[in-house]
Amino acid sequence: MEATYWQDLWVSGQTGFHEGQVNRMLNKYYHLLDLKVGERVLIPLCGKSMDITHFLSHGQHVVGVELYEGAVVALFESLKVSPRIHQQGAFRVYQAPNLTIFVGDFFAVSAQLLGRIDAVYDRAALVALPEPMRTDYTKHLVSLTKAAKQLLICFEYEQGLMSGPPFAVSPEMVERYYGAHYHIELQERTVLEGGLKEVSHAFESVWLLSS
Ligand SMILES: C[S@@+](CC[C@H](N)C(=O)[O-])C[C@H]1O[C@@H](n2cnc3c(N)ncnc32)[C@H](O)[C@@H]1O
Repeated sequence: MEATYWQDLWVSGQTGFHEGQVNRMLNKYYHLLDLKVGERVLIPLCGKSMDITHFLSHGQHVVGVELYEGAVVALFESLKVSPRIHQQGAFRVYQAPNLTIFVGDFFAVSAQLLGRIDAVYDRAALVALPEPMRTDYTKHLVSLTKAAKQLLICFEYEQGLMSGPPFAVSPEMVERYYGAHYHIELQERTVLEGGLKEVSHAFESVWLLSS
């Protein structure tokens, strides 16, 4: 997906992916990440997700990366926090206590820029990308975070029935992307009531990736 694809969605308000509340799978499985106060959680492709508030309320430092600056502005507005903004290389950086959001391309982020990462939360990031971007994304994510433990939420459906995003990510794909770096455990695979967009039969799967 090109940057303009996402910009157009944001500008035209086609942001059905934005939940507006903390994701129920995050609420249910957050404890598996076993995070301590002050630990740093990377949320790649974070949009203006309210999931950020869940980590903040537990005392973690959230590091997000998002392409579309308007989403980041809206995020800080909804948090009722005024960010400090500065430029760091190709990125505009929005900062507040326990929150750092890099505005720019995830693929251009370096480990040095992000700093230490203790855990990754991926909701609607991997599934937002087509192949071969998914392979590049997972390689980059593993390298940036030294394979920090990860809570990963995916959709599964018959890919021929709909062009993504969101794209279908099967257990075989999760194994292919992450099997060499993580111990992979499926936590839950649930039928999505009402389906997913045009697809009537879809699943949501939750994975814990750990070392
Ligand atoms: C499907 S949305 C999910 C947003 C968020 N994770 C959530 O759960 O609401 C994908 C987001 O990734 C952003 N995005 C897409 N490609 C990106 C990239 N290469 N670098 C950073 N952000 C990107 C889009 O602008 C969009 O906000």
